[in-house]
Amino acid sequence: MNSPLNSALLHELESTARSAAAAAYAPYSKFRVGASVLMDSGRIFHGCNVENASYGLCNCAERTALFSAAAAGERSVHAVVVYTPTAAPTTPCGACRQVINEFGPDALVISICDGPDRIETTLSALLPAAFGPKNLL
Ligand SMILES: O=c1ccn([C@H]2C[C@H](O)[C@@H](CO)O2)c(=O)[nH]1
Ligand SMILES: [Zn+2]
Repeated sequence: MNSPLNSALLHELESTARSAAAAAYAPYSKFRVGASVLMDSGRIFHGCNVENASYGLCNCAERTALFSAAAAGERSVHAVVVYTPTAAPTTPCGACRQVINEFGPDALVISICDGPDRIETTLSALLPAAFGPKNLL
């Protein structure tokens, strides 16, 4: 399930990811990230990074968005968009890749930033030979 997105949907996902960064709780890194996820149901959820004084507990925007979707009962993600406040796009960290794999091993992953460049890839390209639910069955 990773057919391309139509451009209206892509724009909505991108603007949702950008605006989600406004709510970032990032007093330590000052790095305000936003994400959006399109579920197979068609619903869109958003998230921001949420940091903690115990630095290792910082939660990325991508995971916040996916956990929000999961908490609404959603279980299958079609696309993840992440916005970082950088000149060049960046891809999700290893922890987020593993969490995306749980709900969308075939998900599209799109990275946008403050510059003109973008990355459009797939979770399977970012996390080849992933360990996931299928390995436990
Ligand atoms: O893709 C990324 C990369 C980083 N962060 C967050 C984690 C931490 O709060 C801050 C600096 O790494 O940015 C995200 O939310 N998503
Ligand atoms: Zn992450």
